[in-house]
Amino acid sequence: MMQVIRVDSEDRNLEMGSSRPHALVMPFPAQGHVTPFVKIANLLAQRSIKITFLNTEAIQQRITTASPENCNNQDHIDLVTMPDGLGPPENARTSFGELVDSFAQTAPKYLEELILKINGSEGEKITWLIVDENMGWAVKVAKKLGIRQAVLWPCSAALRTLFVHIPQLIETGVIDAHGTPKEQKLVQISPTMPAINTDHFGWNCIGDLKEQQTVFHYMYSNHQIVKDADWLLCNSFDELEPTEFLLNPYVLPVGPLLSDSHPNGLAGNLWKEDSTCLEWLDQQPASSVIYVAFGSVAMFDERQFHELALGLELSNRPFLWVVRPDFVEGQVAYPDEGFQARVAARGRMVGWAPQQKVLAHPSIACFISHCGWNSTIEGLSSGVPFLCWPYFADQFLNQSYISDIWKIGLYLNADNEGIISRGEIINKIEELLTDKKVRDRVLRLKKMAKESASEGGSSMKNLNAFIDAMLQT
Ligand SMILES: O=c1ccn([C@@H]2O[C@H](COP(=O)(O)OP(=O)(O)O[C@H]3O[C@H](CO)[C@@H](O)[C@H](O)[C@H]3O)[C@@H](O)[C@H]2O)c(=O)[nH]1
Repeated sequence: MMQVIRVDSEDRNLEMGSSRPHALVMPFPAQGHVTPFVKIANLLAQRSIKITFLNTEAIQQRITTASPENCNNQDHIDLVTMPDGLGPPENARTSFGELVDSFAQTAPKYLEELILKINGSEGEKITWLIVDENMGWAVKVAKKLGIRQAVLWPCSAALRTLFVHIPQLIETGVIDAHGTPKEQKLVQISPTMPAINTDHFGWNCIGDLKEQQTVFHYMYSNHQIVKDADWLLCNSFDELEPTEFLLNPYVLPVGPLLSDSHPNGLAGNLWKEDSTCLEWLDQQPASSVIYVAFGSVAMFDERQFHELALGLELSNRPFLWVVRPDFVEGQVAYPDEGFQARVAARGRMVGWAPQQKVLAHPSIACFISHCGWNSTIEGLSSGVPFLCWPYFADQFLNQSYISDIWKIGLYLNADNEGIISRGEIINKIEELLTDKKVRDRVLRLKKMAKESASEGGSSMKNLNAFIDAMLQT
């Protein structure tokens, strides 16, 4: 017998019968992808949509180790795992190329088996797949099984525009059929976008040539598959990238996807969060602290690490610096034995911070960032100006938007030896923090981000349309 689902027109919450939309949510197995998927899963679960969240075994093991207390108490959310084809979760996973290679070969079978198993059991049947664009192959599996598909692009619309233009880049000889640039030059993809250095195409700053080609083919084939998905969502907002969304007309912005403080929210950190830094921030003057964090992948060599440490020391300002245990090639060793004691009164180093809460704290003055897309969107949504220190992938493109288009941050320039010196760091901190126009612009973006994600705002309207579509299925 058909179940009646009542939808409240105001908040789209369901009054439950025994049937409701059930979405399998599946991020690419990396921190910067798990984060926005956890956010959208929590958001949908709060609207009473049943969620089954699928991580690889290796990722889930890390999340459970990092926050065991927060892994099994979610309303409306079940956790499931599948292998990534690279052996036991304990094995090191250092090659992106190996991961995507293994995925392309083994994961469709695992996914199909998993969905058939869930849908063959007593519980609610999976009716939707919400998947990362970097897992486009899953769309094929869902289509085969008659499940509706929504693809979430966890980066900027600008980066997606680059993918849309790959056929033209091949045709005009900028890259070969394997994504390798024929020469290093600046390319103007569209008149409304900043020129992109071919060295910074995203897939070609990862590993050696073979790995770059594997990554290119994996990403581009996913990009082509997802064109046929039912919904394409993006963690950005219309007012932030208006012309880029015109170039991606089928993509609906639903960002900024931010975590809230829902007590039963799903956890997604791969490192244990040190939230004691929030109490430390409470003791700092307003707009005084330099927050320094480089996401989950970037690594420094010892010399660059020391230069950053000394730059922070010599800035004479309070700072909160995320030094992941694997942040330095080799071992984390500060410039000299006295460093930690000298900065103890005004500097705090943590292994992993509650970044979104940190950025929203009134004591934060600026963000020295690698410009990963999540950090970019979290920083601007909190009204925090940037010093840009990109490492790889889309981060160079994000840097140009931050510095040249939105003008809410500054470049940090490397010297002749490729090092960002302590002098450069100190000078740019001073320049950034004394520029009132930058501060005004980022506060304007903060307001726009908030409005967009609030009821009646552009992203919220898109999200509501998506939720309505789920409810009508
Ligand atoms: O101490 C920390 C440091 C980071 N984060 C969070 O971790 C996420 C990091 O994401 P992001 O800023 O995007 O950086 P990466 O982890 O490096 O993300 C990868 O994935 C992104 C999305 O595809 C890309 O934009 C990046 O270039 C790529 O490196 C963010 O949500 C942060 O809030 C914390 O919670 N605590």
